Amino acid sequence: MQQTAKQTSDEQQMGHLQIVGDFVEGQQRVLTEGALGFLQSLCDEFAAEVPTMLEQRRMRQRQIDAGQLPDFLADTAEIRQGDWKIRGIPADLQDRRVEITGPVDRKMVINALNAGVKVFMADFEDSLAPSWTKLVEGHVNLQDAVRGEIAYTAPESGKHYKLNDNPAVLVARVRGLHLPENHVLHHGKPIPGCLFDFALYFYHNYRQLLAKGSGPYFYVPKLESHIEARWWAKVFAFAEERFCLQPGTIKCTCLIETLPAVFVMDEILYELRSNIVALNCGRWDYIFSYIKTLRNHPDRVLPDRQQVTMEKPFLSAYSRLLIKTCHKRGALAMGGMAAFIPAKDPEANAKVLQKVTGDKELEARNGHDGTWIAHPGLAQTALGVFDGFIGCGPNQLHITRDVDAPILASELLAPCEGERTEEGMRLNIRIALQYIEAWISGNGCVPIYGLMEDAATAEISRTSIWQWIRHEKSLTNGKLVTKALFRQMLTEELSNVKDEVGTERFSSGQFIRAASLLEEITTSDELVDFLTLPGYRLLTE
Ligand SMILES: CC(=O)SCCNC(=O)CCNC(=O)[C@H](O)C(C)(C)COP(=O)(O)OP(=O)(O)OC[C@H]1O[C@@H](n2cnc3c(N)ncnc32)[C@H](O)[C@@H]1OP(=O)(O)O
Ligand SMILES: O=CC(=O)O
Ligand SMILES: [Mg+2]
Repeated sequence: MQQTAKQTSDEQQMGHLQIVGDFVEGQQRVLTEGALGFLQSLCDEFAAEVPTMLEQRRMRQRQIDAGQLPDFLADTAEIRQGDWKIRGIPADLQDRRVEITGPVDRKMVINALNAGVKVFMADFEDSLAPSWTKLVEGHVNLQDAVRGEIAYTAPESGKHYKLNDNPAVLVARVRGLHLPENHVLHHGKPIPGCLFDFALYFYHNYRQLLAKGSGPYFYVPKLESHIEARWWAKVFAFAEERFCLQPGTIKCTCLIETLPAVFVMDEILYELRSNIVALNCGRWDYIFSYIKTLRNHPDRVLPDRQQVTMEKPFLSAYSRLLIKTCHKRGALAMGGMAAFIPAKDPEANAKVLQKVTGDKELEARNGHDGTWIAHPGLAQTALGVFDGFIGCGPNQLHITRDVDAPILASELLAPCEGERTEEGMRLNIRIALQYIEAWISGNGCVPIYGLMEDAATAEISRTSIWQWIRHEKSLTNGKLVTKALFRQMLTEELSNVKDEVGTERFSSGQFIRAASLLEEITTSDELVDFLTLPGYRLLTE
């Protein structure tokens, strides 16, 4: 269904912007004339640069495919050597020792804000399958949350949810540059999804946020270069100027979760120095990006996913360099997500908490200023660890890691030791299959075998197999990984998944479609950039 007559006339006033999504309850509160006018000016100014930046990514990738390895850039050495700092960190972002993350569903938003942690990262990205309905509802939910007016009654239990005193500080994560928003057209073409997310959250909430001593805060994901950071700096400056705000009112945290970005962390901080407050180790996308970027390098093939832990040299170098770089510039260095989620069985849960403790201790000891949790049941564990390191001071900015020898490109790119097993390959297939099924059905974050799975973790599972096929790797039992072996295992694992989820869930779900997408992207000769791109076609058709 297209928009109503009233909305169509609004569209015409918006000039080149057209909404083609179905009507969503509550949309009149977020798709307002003012918000769409702002979105249109952002698109007028900035949308045309996005395809150019994406093409620059492809050009860099062609060089790496041809044998060149990523490295620190010669022409930005002055920025790395210069003595400069970011503009500053607002009071309510000084202490970010534990941040909970989660998609923007109404109940989750309330539970996350009430989780007793410092920050809630409201996610339009890795954990959200961006259907039009979820996006629009997500913006309505955040609007209510910012105003302290969010409430929810669960239809199945009648349980009522409302905000406690002292909710977490809200930070919205927008989509990556690669994802279009097909339901809003600019000159007839889908707009960049990130501009939609940014415009709506900013426009509807900046006044209320500033009035209560907070601000419009964003997480920016999946950057691959400082040129992309420069683009965001221009977007932020444009928004600040348009609404007569002091430069630097908008604050962002950039995820360093691609291999190219780790080589330009100083440059990203520099480009965004008015607006940036932190970098974050988005480890799952980073591992995915290591596979993707080094796809053509047979000496950099990763082992089973479970073996690629933060202790591995290439990931340890990444965490330590991020901390050193941030703290030198006065920015916070956020840690990442342990994918373990609480188990119902107390004995199993004790093991989960032990693993999470180990993971958080490593981050805190390295000098991170805070970390992420995927579930409220992990809040006390993560807080306990970071309280032990940070105490009553707000962060660990004083840890400069000056004792470290310079961290070299070779350490960031170090091959990762470990085994490739048949069990690991089959597990990758079952995870990718179930995750894709959830995603194309509109659910971007699901528990699978005791772990949180989202777009980033699932990417690792499916690209690992692609990489093993591409480089003709053998499993520990001697089997050569080929397209034929993968297809055979996919058929078998599809049947195993059917047994696990039950016939009813299997036949009402989209497992066959998911299997066919997984087959297509795993056996294609060219590595598909993001599973969410073909996934988005299925989600929105
Ligand atoms: C790589 C990255 O990008 S990481 C960042 C993106 N990923 C995320 O944000 C993960 C978010 N986490 C989640 O979505 C969920 O925790 C899942 C899917 C992993 C597990 O979900 P479930 O199995 O439903 O969790 P479970 O049944 O244990 O939930 C118990 C309660 O905790 C709540 N809860 C669970 N996770 C969260 C969360 N992240 N935020 C807020 N509340 C949460 C549930 O809503 C539920 O509330 P209720 O008791 O009032 O009904
Ligand atoms: O976004 C976080 C990640 O680990 O990926
Ligand atoms: Mg990510």
